[in-house]
Amino acid sequence: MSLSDAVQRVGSELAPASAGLLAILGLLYFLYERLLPQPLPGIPYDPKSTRKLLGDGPDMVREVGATREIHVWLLKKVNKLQAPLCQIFVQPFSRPWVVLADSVEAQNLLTRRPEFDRSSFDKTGLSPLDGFHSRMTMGDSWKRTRAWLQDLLSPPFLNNTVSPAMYENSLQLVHFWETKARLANDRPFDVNDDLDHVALDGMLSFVFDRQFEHAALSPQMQAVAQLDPSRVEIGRHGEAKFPTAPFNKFTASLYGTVDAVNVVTASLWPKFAKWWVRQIPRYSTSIAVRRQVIREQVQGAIRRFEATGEAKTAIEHMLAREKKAAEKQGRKPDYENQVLMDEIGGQFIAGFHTSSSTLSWIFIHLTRSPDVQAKLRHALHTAYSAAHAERRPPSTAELTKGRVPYLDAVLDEVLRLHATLLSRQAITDTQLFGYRIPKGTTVFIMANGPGFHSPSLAAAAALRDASSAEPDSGWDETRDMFTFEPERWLRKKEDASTTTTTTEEDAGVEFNANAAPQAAFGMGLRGCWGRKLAYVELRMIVSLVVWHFDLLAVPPALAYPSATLSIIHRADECYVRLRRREDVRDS
Ligand code: HEM
Repeated sequence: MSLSDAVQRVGSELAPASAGLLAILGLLYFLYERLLPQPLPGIPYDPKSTRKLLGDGPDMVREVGATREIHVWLLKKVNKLQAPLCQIFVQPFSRPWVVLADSVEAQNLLTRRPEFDRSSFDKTGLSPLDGFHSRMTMGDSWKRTRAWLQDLLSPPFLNNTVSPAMYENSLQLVHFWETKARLANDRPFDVNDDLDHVALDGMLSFVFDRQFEHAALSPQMQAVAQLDPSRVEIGRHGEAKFPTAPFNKFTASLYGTVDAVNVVTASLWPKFAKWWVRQIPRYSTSIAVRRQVIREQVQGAIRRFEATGEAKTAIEHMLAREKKAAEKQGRKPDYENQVLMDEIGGQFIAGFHTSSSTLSWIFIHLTRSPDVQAKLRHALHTAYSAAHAERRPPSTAELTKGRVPYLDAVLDEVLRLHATLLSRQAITDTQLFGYRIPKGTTVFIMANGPGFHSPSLAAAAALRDASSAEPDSGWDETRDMFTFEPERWLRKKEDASTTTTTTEEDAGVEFNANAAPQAAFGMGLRGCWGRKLAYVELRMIVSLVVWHFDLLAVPPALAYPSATLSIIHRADECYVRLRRREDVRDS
């Protein structure tokens, strides 16, 4: 056989094989291209992210693993692109997430765009809360649940039930901290856990029957009450460390549920994590115990409510609303339905950790800013002058009635600085900033990004939806937006006297809730349902703590704790160094 014949023969034998190989390679390439992140047309993105099969996921995991603050990573992306709307590719083989980094458009989206509702990201993250209404898209079930809650934000319930319960609870915290301050002997100590416990007890005190024995703070008080000062451990920065008591079963179940929510929320594969946490005994037991204790409480409330027809606790008010709804619809009331019970569990989780984390930041800022603390105390003494003159703490009635502009300014400034990310999902094809947003797209809203904590991006003004109302607040973006400055929330009253005085409230200022963009509670119909309740609690605890104690400086290593930002912004520690004030008698 000649050489050319041999080549021809080998060629004809190899041709089908190489064609097959090429076809396989072609298919693999096609698959690879299909699996690469697919950007939404027109919305800015980092092209490098779309050339990696796992998109931005590994980068994000690496960086957020180190900082634990996802917004820091998001901000880098936004700033690199200088785009008030951009897209990132975090969840492998899924649609991109859209990131909105503009306070004006954020407000517009949250308050005036019914095409956006609760996101699957939130719904899956909150899956350990089962039938909690925050997991629902707006519709009949959402409305039915909201109807059960109707009385709980009414002034009579807030003033006559929530406030006295919160007051008692706050004084209990003051007593606990008196003991700790005495034992710590001028050393700082961490109060993060105390704030969790007190916030949880605050909710327990008006949701459950007053006889409920699973309070969170009292076992901790007992653990410290009999402590010999010589047995207080001292940490490496001179901080006092106190022993803690084991949690009772309901407290443990709620804390376990919060952990389960955090696990699902932080996962790159949330649907898998949602299933997985139910397989882990620690989480599944927490969820089961929470449900069982709530069922028992609801059954007790039904017995009381049916016997007296009276609604006192939050659960009884929910039952009363269910009764009314049933009468209207000509059916029997369905008191023991699981959605009602899940709602109660959801309210606990939505309410206590958010409030306690906010309280931690408030005390951290007041410790770092003695001037603000002094001004706040002076404002409180002025507002409750009779109590101050009589060297007693202000009463529930005094605290409930009076508003102290500087206190509100401190609260909103802390809330502004520690707002978290919000998310919404397009429930129909729509647009944002003129870009097409297909149905199902998740939009993350940076309530801690440009326009909130730093000046708006230059490109935003041109893009803002024509329907976005420019904030008419005099919000000055040339002012440092990242500093703690409660004064930015105050404005002179129209009829204020022009005399020179020492504090804002003396000068006739008022709190201006629209002074600055602040979305710590979200906004619009899906904004925080419990906002009013939260303010009652924050005002009560902060007023009574600042009234009773000077929060003295702590070493720099303790004054600036690390934090996590996921569903909320949470400081790892909150160190206070407390000195009991002498201008208030023992209560
Ligand atoms: C300082 C304390 C609190 C903060 C910072 C806070 C923050 C938030 C945020 C950011 C949202 C999501 C809003 C959105 O997506 O637009 C939310 C929703 C919610 N919060 Fe709060 N919250 C606090 C206290 C409370 C309390 C005390 C309760 C109840 C007792 C509560 C009940 C709820 C409920 C039910 C929702 C879901 C509303 C819905 O999906 O329709 N929150 N909260």
